[in-house]
Amino acid sequence: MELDYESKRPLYIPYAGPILLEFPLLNKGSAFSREERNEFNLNGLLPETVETIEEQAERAWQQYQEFKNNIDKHVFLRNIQDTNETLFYRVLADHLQEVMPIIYTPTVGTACEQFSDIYRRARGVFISYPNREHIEDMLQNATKQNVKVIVVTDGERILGLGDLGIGGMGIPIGKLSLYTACGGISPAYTLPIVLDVGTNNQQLLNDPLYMGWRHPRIGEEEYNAFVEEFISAVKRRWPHALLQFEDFAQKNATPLLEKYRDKLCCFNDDIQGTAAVAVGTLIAASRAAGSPLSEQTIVFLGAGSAGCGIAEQIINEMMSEGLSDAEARRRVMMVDRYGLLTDKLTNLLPFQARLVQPSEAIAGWETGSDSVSLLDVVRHARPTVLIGVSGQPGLFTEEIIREMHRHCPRPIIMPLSNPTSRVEATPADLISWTDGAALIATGSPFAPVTWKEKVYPIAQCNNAYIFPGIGLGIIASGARRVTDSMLMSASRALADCSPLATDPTGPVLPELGDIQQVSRQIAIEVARAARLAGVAAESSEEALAQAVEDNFWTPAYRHYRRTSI
Ligand SMILES: O=C([O-])CC(=O)C(=O)O
Ligand SMILES: [Mg+2]
Repeated sequence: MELDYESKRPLYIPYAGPILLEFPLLNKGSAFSREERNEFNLNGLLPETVETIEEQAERAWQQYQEFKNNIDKHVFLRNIQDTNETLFYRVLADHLQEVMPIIYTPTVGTACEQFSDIYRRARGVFISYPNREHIEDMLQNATKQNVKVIVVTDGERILGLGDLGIGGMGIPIGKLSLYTACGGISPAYTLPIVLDVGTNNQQLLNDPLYMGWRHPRIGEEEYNAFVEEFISAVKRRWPHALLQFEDFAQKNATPLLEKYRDKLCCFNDDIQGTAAVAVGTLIAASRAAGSPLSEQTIVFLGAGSAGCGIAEQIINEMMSEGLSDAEARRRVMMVDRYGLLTDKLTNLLPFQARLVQPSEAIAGWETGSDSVSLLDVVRHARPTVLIGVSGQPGLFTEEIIREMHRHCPRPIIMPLSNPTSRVEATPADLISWTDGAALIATGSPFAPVTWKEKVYPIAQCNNAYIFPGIGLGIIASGARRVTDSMLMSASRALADCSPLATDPTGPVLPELGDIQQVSRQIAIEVARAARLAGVAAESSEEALAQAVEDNFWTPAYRHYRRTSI
């Protein structure tokens, strides 16, 4: 039965008695009023006092503070989510800045690693390869009926942690929690999904508690057919839902995106979401450093699908500022573990081959060996921006950073690898090696750095700034596809929200506490871009802004009335 979760009117509910306390979307716990307790046969099932959501949130917060370990805090909050979703989002709303690293990066990484150990209750849909005949049924069985946003992973590249099998489910759950907490998407509309196609993680295969399919990952052909089955089933069940691909391995991420982006409303968060937030951050940081993005020289460490996705989006943005395609590509250099990508290299993936430097661009560079190292590139190309998407900790060494700073008074340095354990350099080191001059944005959260009695806030350049607003914009506009122009408008909207725009000493990105407002602004721009791209219906500016507001869910209890099924 489909319930009208969305409107502010009373909600008519066909269940009564203890079962009503078992639906996380409906449960109010001690906040059921006396009338509701009478009407729904709840008398005696709850302590006498009728509480407000504020009182419940206060108790939850006190309990939360008793936990010393972040993973225990995570388990505690997830437990509230699985018993009373409204209360969960109320606690998040009250303490977003503090709990974001607990429900999301970095603690969510630990939760994925320990998924089968800390497992309590089912959430979302597990679609396993041995059950492939029943995908349709599995989607029918989902606890949510009117799904508008799906986040799906196959668990093969979870953050920088690699193959975690079904442990990857923690990521769609965490991402969707942010869709609601930051982007106001009602939790009744969101569905996390994991595709269980086995795992090549031997530790998991050997672990007697591992809850996924204990089998090596299936081959390419079976995999592609399975994903196709899944996508077709989603399209039949929820033809207009937004589907976010998350944490797929490099070999699948780009091909799946290319294959499906024109067939349904979908995007890849690691490629496109990360690119959109990085470009937004760079536009804002470039403004602060005194020259436009098209005048920066940008070096990437890491040439996977995320790095190349960001690079392409930067090139698009540079071209919109007036550069030719070739000029823009000369300004963006990719370095991977084998060195700078040049046209001499063979065996590159197609999305890497588009980003090689022509040999003549590096003719005359003195390098220690055949391959051109990051240090060589920094020495000769004199970048103004250094971006880390390598998944390897510590690769931005003191020598490299000092060399960069010798040629660039205000270097923009973005070690984006997640979680915290994979960061290319810590903000504290970067500040000290550049004498406080670096403009820094990291992928995982870092506390402000105090150096020589000055406090430096550290921006978190994480796709969490982008995807909730994109989702809200898509729902509000009814967009049928996710176009590049929608992503670019999200980047620009984010840059316009940068505190640096008005305060040269401010952080590059807005405070997390302001993220709901940022998401609204991104949503409006995304909706407008969708309309311009012809993938959403015409509507007035006022109607769009109103639709964004109308779709913004806030965690408050609604009044319940009883109805029969
Ligand atoms: O989840 C995050 O923090 C950002 C992200 O998509 C990733 O690192 O894969
Ligand atoms: Mg990701």
